[in-house]
Amino acid sequence: MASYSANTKREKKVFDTEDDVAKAMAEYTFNLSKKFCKKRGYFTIVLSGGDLVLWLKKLLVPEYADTEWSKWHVFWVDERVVPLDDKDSNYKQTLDSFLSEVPIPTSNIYAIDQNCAALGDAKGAAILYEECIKRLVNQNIIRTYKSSGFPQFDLQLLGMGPDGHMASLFPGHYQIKEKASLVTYITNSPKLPPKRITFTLPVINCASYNLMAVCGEAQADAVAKVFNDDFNLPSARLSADTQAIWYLDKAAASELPKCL
Ligand SMILES: O=C(O)[C@H](O)[C@@H](O)[C@H](O)[C@H](O)COP(=O)(O)O
Repeated sequence: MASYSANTKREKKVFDTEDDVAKAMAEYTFNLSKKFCKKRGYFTIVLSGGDLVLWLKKLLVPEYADTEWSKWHVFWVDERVVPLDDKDSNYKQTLDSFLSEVPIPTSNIYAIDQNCAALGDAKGAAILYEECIKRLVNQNIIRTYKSSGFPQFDLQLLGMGPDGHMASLFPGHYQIKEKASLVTYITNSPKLPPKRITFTLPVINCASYNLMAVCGEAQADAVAKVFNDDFNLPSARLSADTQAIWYLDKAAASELPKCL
């Protein structure tokens, strides 16, 4: 796990358009799926909400038809604590746009507890999601990060908000400091809806591969702050065990100094 210091080196690729970012993200995902399915028979992938939900459709092309979908295990890095059939649910949005189009076994898709979701019980949803992850670690479906015992996911696909949040870790909110739990929750999220669960920073940064995909001029200021080591922004703290890489379109990268 990277330590934080000024002039953190951040790997990035800048693409002309959002569509190019989405296509490159699909290729990155496909290649890691091949790698991990071959290596251990499973591919544990963690998704975000937001624009990413639509970008996943780039995997639904003949080029990736031989993806070993049955070996995928799908999680969310954060989730809104709303009923699973609510339009704001990351699970529902991803099911409608992507998961319903690929033969991933339903039992390999890990939504938050539906009762807690329906009741808006963010604390309960976080506790049960953490228990679900620990169970899968015990079944050796999810690996662990060296000696820490923290779960190590193969790939996380992340997004960043204009305030520099990632997952549901928001600037100025205490959840970014949580180091013991795997999953925590927020009930006053600055990004609506207000109730969410989220992986904690240690879990996010234990992942083998983290791909942060950011598009649009609205994020350009936050991108520039991240690349200038403004650690008040949770996204500036992103690292990974093997590779953390930023995929930006030109608009999101527009405030970066050319030398970066
Ligand atoms: O549940 C969520 O709201 C998302 O997980 C959130 O963390 C998202 O990744 C960022 O807000 C970026 O969202 P956009 O991609 O829509 O800008």
